[in-house]
This record gives sequence, C-alpha cells and structure tokens, in this order.
Amino acid sequence: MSHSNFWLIVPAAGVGHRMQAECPKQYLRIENRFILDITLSRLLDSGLFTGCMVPLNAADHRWQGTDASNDDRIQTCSGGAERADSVLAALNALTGQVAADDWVLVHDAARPCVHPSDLANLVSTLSDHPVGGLLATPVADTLKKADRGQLPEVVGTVDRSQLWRALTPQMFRYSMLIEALETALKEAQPVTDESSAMEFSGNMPVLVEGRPDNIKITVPADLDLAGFILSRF
Ligand SMILES: Nc1ccn([C@@H]2O[C@H](COP(=O)(O)OP(=O)(O)OP(=O)(O)O)[C@@H](O)[C@H]2O)c(=O)n1
Ligand SMILES: C[C@](O)(CO)[C@H](O)COP(=O)(O)O
Repeated sequence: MSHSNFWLIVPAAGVGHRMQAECPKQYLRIENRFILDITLSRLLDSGLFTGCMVPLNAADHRWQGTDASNDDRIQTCSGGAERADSVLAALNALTGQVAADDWVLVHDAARPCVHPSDLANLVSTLSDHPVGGLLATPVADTLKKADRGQLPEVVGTVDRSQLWRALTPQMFRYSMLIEALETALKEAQPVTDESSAMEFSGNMPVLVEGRPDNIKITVPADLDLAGFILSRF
C-alpha cells in the first residue's frame, strides 16, 4: 500500500452558464445545504485527505456563507478562466505542502452525489499505480454523430463498445499532474479533465468503473435529480 499522502482539489470557480440560475450552481441548495458544502463534506468525511484546496471565482462573495469556510482542513485560492486553469492554480497554491509523489484527487464541486464506496474503490485500485486514473462509467446509450444544422440530423452511429463517460474524482501524482497540465495548456490543447492532460503527456490513465449516479449538475433538470439521488443514500 502506498505511503503517499492524499490531497483534494475541488474546482468551484465556475459561473454555471448552462444552469441558467440566479447564482453559480455550486451555491444552489439541496435540502437547504449549498451544493458546495455537500460535495466537500461527502469527500472530507472519508478521513482520507491531508488537505483540501478549493479554487474560487475572483468575484465569489458567497464562500464566506458556507459551512466549509469554517473548516480548517480547507484552503482557498483564486481560480482561472477555464476549469483546467483553476485546477492548475490550486496545484500551484499547494506548492510547499505537497510532496512530488503525493496523490491529488480532483473532484468537481458540481458532483455532490459522489458515493463513498466509489472513492474508496478508486483509491484502493490506484494507490500503487504508476500513473493513476479516474472514475468513469461505460456508455449505456446508443451514440449518434450529428451534423451542425439548426435541426441536427444523424450522420452516423458511433461504436460505443470502448467508450466511457469520464467522472470525477480523477487521481494523479502531484508532480506528474502539474507538469501535464502546464504542458497541455502551453500547447493550447483542449483540456476538459485532468486525464486529457495526462494523456497528452503520453500516459494511459486507468478507468475505474463508478456509479452512473455520480452526476455533474449542469442543466436545470439535474438539480432535482441530484436531490433524489442524495435522498436515497
Ligand atoms: N473556470 C472554471 C470553470 C469551472 N470550474 C469548476 O469545474 C467544475 C465543472 O465545470 P462545469 O460543470 O463546466 O461548471 P461551470 O463552468 O460553472 O458551468 P458552465 O460551463 O455551464 O458555465 C465545476 O465545479 C466548476 O465550478 C472551475 O473551477 N473554474
Ligand atoms: C471533469 C469532467 O466532469 C469529466 O467529465 C468534465 O470534463 C467537466 O466538463 P465541464 O464542461 O467543465 O463541466
């Protein structure tokens, strides 16, 4: 079993355009709790993490009203224009606290339904792996490729036999992840998750199957769905 420490980064600097809400979605409430508080408590309650860094939007004025802001395990920093920029900012803000081969788990603030069993399985599966990996779930729907018309039309059906939906947490060694993100961003590579940066650097992250109910709250309908999922835990 690895003797490395485990650190948590929860990117929470987005504005939630697709949610069309009155505030950034991480500050919407489920059962009168901020989504950000739910996500952070579900992860930190595992007792796994040495520390946690939460990148916030520079214009964020809601953080001080959260329960998490009173948790001395949690540090904050300023995020960036894109999710990858926020994650890199958080990694840099941890410099001096984290050893090169410590594990860093990055988990979207917008995924409050993450299940403790998935977190435990991710860590136990990868803690001695040289690269790391991510929670993911096999695609269960038939996938269509469409043209870009106003009324999109099918141009083909995609073979889904090797396709997975990437979830979070995504778990990589501190120094490898910083280097991969810096390289990908410098080369203007599209980086929508940590794995894609690691892949660009030539690594093959492991896919660890996770629960499909680890949803990312993205559009309005996701809020009630997340509330139902959380009510079942
Ligand atoms: N510049 C950004 C953009 C996103 N995120 C975070 O990354 C996670 C996943 O991103 P996404 O679902 O795209 O959130 P938003 O960018 O807020 O949503 P949208 O794209 O609809 O604006 C969220 O927890 C979000 O707060 C971040 O920390 N910094
Ligand atoms: C990281 C992620 O949740 C994995 O599926 C996803 O890439 C985030 O994408 P978003 O557009 O920033 O929500």
